[in-house]
Amino acid sequence: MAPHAEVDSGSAYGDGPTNGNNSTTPTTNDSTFTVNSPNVTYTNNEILSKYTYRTTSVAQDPNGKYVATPQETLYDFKVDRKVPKTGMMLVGWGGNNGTTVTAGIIANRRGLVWETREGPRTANYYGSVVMGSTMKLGTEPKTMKEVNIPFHDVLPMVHPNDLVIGGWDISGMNLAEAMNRAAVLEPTLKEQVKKEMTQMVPLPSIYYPDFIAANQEDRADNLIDGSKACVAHVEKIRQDIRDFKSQNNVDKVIVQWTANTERYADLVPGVNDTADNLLKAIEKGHEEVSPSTVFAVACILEDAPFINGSPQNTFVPGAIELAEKHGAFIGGDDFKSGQTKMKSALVDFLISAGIKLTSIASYNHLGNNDGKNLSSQRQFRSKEISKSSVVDDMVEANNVLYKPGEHPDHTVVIKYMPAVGDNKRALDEYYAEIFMGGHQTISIFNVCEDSLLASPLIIDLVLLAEMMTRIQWRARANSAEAESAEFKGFHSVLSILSYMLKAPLTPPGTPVINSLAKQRAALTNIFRACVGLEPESDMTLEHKLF
Ligand SMILES: NC(=O)c1ccc[n+]([C@@H]2O[C@H](COP(=O)([O-])OP(=O)(O)OC[C@H]3O[C@@H](n4cnc5c(N)ncnc54)[C@H](O)[C@@H]3O)[C@@H](O)[C@H]2O)c1
Ligand SMILES: O=P([O-])([O-])O[C@@H]1[C@@H](O)[C@H](O)[C@@H](O)[C@H](O)[C@@H]1O
Repeated sequence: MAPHAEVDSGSAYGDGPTNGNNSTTPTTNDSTFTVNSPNVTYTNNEILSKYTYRTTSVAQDPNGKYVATPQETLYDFKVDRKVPKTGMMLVGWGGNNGTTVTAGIIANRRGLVWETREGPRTANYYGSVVMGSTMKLGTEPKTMKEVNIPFHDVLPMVHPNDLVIGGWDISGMNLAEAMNRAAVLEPTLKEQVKKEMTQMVPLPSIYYPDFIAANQEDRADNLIDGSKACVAHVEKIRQDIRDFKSQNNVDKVIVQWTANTERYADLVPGVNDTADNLLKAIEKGHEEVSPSTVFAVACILEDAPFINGSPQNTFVPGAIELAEKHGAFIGGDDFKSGQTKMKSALVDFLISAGIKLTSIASYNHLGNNDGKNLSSQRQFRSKEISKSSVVDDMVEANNVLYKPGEHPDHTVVIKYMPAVGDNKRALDEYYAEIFMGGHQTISIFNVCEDSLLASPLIIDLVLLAEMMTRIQWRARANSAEAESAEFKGFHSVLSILSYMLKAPLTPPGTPVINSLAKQRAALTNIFRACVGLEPESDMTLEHKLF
């Protein structure tokens, strides 16, 4: 079994490098706040919250006029306070993202400082919502001062310093050499983590050449036998996960796909349309079952949450149905790291300001191996889809600016430019109609250091997916029998992860929200509800009504 980057399991709830207390039993939530409410109960093991969820139901009267009726739904939430020792297994561990996130966690755990041209730099988790952002807890009544807390503090979450890291790659290069190949991090930092990362070698993986660009073949020297889906591949990956758990004494493993972008799999009735057909198709070695779907099936059967950081349609209908059947968690698709993240904020601003966006042109000049893989048309097509769908909900929500079916022109171009390496250039032009025939043109030149932007998202996705495995809910009426109703987990498709993803996967039949602000609000307010706090409101009536 390949060694991994075991981090000292210190306090799973630290604010920085763990104190290396080598505790094997994870700590419970020693958060900096408690909620003082009759609706919130803290026990040694759980936080129990009685929550009233307030929405508005809208219907149309016979004259076509909307009738809005406020609704209240009562929920009980239960949070397991025990922070487990958690493993993060990456598919594509030897890639730019995989090596960068591994080095970053090691550097944070050890509190490393390294020299750069601009002077010394200290390890940090900038770009992680969980580790680098805050949320409003409330207001001090006397001073009316807003009190904000670290996002990581709102619920008892795993600390990234305590993650045990492993994974698979079709390239057998050890993580130190792969980190050099990636050419992302400063030599002075690489030097300090080289020894540990030399010991880390990705597990062999499955490789079905038709799904990624032919130009990736020269890396494929660390393979499991077989070039198409089969039960043996599913069972080998499941065994790898079990071995990783037992050999590292971790309670839970979260798996993420940060391997190459695959071409879309054809959706074939009788092959990948249902859970049973997908399992049969794997048994028969059907060539439309991709490596990422095989990993998804293995993780679902192994009850390891699986997140797809790439744009391909890993979660064919049969995979979603399988996850639902097993109550396993899945999430995706495609990390939202730079150009699209900016787009999902800027488009939200323009349209909600009543400015009629009429065209978006997005160019990418990308020089890393991801760019090399994306230089192949079928792999680019997967990315073009995920990068183009990000404005749909915001446009459709504004029927004042846009007629039904009307939307801005939107083009996405990605050019492989080896010279720029991982420092992708995103060139965007936003063109809009403004008051009385005027126009606004916004031109952006955005150097996205791709892996340094994606790595914190990988960390957030692991921490949040793991946290979701420890949150349960039940609907509550005022009747006594409701108190004995069974608690259950959230739906298998973790749409709560959408803030980190370009093309959010949602439970079948539910809407896709791409607005960055709405995505963050959903994440924040669901976690607040779990400790009995109302949704973040910026009404600040206390500052207006006196
Ligand atoms: N900002 C970002 O970096 C960003 C943003 C969004 C999405 N993504 C996606 O994340 C993925 C990784 O990006 P990257 O820059 O690290 O790419 P990369 O090419 O450096 O790394 C991908 C790794 O996957 C490995 N691989 C390919 N097929 C595999 C398989 N079947 N099993 C195991 N390993 C396999 C490759 O050998 C390589 O080491 C890409 O799909 C990319 O589109 C990246
Ligand atoms: O997240 P984002 O910056 O919009 O999108 C990025 C693309 O612009 C880029 O071509 C590719 O490097 C990354 O995989 C990522 O998908």
